[in-house]
Amino acid sequence: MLLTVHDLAVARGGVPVLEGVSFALGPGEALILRGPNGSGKTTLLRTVAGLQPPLAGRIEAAPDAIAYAAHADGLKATLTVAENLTFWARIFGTGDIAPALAAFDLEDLADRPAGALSAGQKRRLGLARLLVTGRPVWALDEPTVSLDVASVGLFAEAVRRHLGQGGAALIATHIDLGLEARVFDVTHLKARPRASAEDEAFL
Ligand SMILES: Nc1ncnc2c1ncn2[C@@H]1O[C@H](COP(=O)(O)OP(=O)(O)OP(=O)(O)O)[C@@H](O)[C@H]1O
Repeated sequence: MLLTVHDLAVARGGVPVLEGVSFALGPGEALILRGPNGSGKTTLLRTVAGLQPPLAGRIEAAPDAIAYAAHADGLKATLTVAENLTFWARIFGTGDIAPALAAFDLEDLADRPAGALSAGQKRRLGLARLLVTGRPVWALDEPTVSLDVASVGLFAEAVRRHLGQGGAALIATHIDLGLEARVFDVTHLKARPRASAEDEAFL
């Protein structure tokens, strides 16, 4: 398995959001996270990506296995598209940025500063970054926001190729990406309100 999550409980702002979350992702597998707004998908992804500690449970993955792409694109506005990708390729110790430019149709924009891209173009660059991480598990939060239909197609194709190369993907999305993927609905895993220490004193 590339990623195994055992009986995870996660919180946001100190408030428990989800509990009893368990799933496993092997090479070539994708899992689509579903649930209404505020149900905890972002919180779960952030926890799995190691950006915040779990309240309980275990996350098993090889060190540096997970590449996380969040709502914020996290691009360097003054660097060009190519320079942004080169920067990240160096950070992650990978080489060629050409496949990432091609996968997201960014070749014609390679010399444009990231700050001068449209929202959808920025998002394409943010997603292209995944390809230069060289990491096997992609954890993606609403990756298709701002993308037009053609770009959603490019993204789905990039995920398919990643899975075909033995990678895995955990994707929170409200749209159908046309991927062969299992769906994991977090709705029924909503954390029960906890008794506070004060309440417990009366129990
Ligand atoms: N920075 C924050 N501080 C405190 N609580 C937060 C914060 N961000 C989100 N929350 C709360 O945490 C809960 C889970 O939010 P989360 O963003 O994980 O949901 P989501 O399923 O990703 O929602 P969406 O589909 O709208 O993106 C919600 O009740 C939300 O209001």
